[in-house]
Amino acid sequence: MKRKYVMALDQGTSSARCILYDRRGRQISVAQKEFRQIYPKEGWVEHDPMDIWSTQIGVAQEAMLKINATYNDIDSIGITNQRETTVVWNRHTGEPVYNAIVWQCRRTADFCGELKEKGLESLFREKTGLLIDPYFSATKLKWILENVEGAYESAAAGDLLFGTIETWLIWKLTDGKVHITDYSNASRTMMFNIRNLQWDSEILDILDIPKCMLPKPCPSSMIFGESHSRIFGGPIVISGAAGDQQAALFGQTCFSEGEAKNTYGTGGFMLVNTGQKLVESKHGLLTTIAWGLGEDVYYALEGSVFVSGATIQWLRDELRLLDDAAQSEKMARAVPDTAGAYIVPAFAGLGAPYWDPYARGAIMGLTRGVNKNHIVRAALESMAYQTYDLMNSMAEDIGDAIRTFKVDGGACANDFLLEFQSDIIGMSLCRPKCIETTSLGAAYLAGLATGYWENTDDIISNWQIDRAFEPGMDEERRKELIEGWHKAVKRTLEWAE
Ligand SMILES: Nc1ncnc2c1ncn2[C@@H]1O[C@H](COP(=O)(O)OP(=O)(O)O)[C@@H](O)[C@H]1O
Ligand SMILES: O=P(O)(O)OC[C@H](O)CO
Repeated sequence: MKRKYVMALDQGTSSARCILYDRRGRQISVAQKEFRQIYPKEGWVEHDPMDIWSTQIGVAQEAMLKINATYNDIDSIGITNQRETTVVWNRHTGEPVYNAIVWQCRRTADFCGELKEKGLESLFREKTGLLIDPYFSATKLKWILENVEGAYESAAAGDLLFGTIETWLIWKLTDGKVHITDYSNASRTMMFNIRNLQWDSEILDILDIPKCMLPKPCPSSMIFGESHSRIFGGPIVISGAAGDQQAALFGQTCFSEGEAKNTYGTGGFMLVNTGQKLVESKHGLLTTIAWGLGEDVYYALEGSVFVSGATIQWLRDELRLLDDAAQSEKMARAVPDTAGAYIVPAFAGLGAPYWDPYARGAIMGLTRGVNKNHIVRAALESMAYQTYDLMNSMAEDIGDAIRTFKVDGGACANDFLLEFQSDIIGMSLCRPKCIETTSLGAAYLAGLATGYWENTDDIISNWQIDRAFEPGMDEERRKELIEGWHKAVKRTLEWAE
């Protein structure tokens, strides 16, 4: 008889979540806890890897306790995680040698500039599918090796291990027995060759990174090992892992070529499935691995926007224009437009398609009539304009229309945002009933490896639409608004250089 639930561990940038799913993809128990963000200097972002571990395991135990589930009720564990974030720890003691350097951290911008000046961009692009940017793990890892006393020597002697967050969690869950990464996470490190699915020796040489510290790359859905009995009272199989954006694509059941999703969370991430073919972008998008399933590897094109819903958080916490994020919808609807104001939320530079680590945020087009409702509306609209830029680049790169466009993430609860989004891209989009697609994707990957779900067809029927949004804006207005956005973006580029 099948066990009752699959456990998804969703280790996000600001919180750890655990959700227990049943076979129909329903959430049976949920627990969540935020953890500390560390900002040691301007533009630097860190997490304590022990906080990551303890909050993650805490919410897993809590989710089980809430429904009195035991390890015997859980079929398997799937892990999904904030990607690129880099942890280095001692393989003997399990102690991290430094805080996790978070994907948002810009500390290696100058070093990335040097790599670009050496003309290495096309080599990295060809092998890893990525651009050279501080966003990815490789230069973060190099920074740790160079700046933590004795780290390079210990790593070269085989005493230190590197991992992105799923690697760290699997290593901790298995009590140090399993050191692996899944292809989707590996493809975000800027060290992984997405063509031959190996760590790339030439890149490791360029960066002087000892190969012995890297985890073994594996498909995203397979039995990796089992959790130590001490943690849940008995062992549970760990059989799924994927970066959170790829997991969301999977959870949205975008299994076929041309199917796309956009996630409106802290950041914004649009991915389109390109099937088993690797598509190179001419517009600043990333070629990335969507997942490895059985013998097959699926690829995606991705547009990553560093700040999306976080703009609303900023208006709430720093400018105090609103008390909670949901209020933004009412405020935006209280005015007919932004009165010409634009917000470009380049707080952490700009990601795709601009890739400028030195861009900085701005509010532009202000006149005396602009009030807080206009500013809040401009913030929501900026989330849609950024997605428009990604969608546009994507359509040109794949030389074809995007067939379906599904949305998810915390901010997609905002109907105003999705109405405006549909107007600006001039196409319809769908919001599913379950917008927790990230954790659902991780659960699916785990349950497919154990036979909890037979195959992807078994899963597709779980996806249910909540609402479709249709475009209604006239073409002239659309063009005018988009032109204004691009004019505003231009003014923010290379600001901090
Ligand atoms: N109704 C809403 N309207 C606009 N933004 C929202 C709304 N609800 C949440 N957000 C924003 O979405 C983000 C949270 O989304 P979530 O998917 O939980 O984030 P993450 O997984 O990246 O931590 C926050 O930045 C918040 O400001
Ligand atoms: O934790 P999230 O949802 O903000 O996602 C972070 C991304 O994986 C970074 O690439």
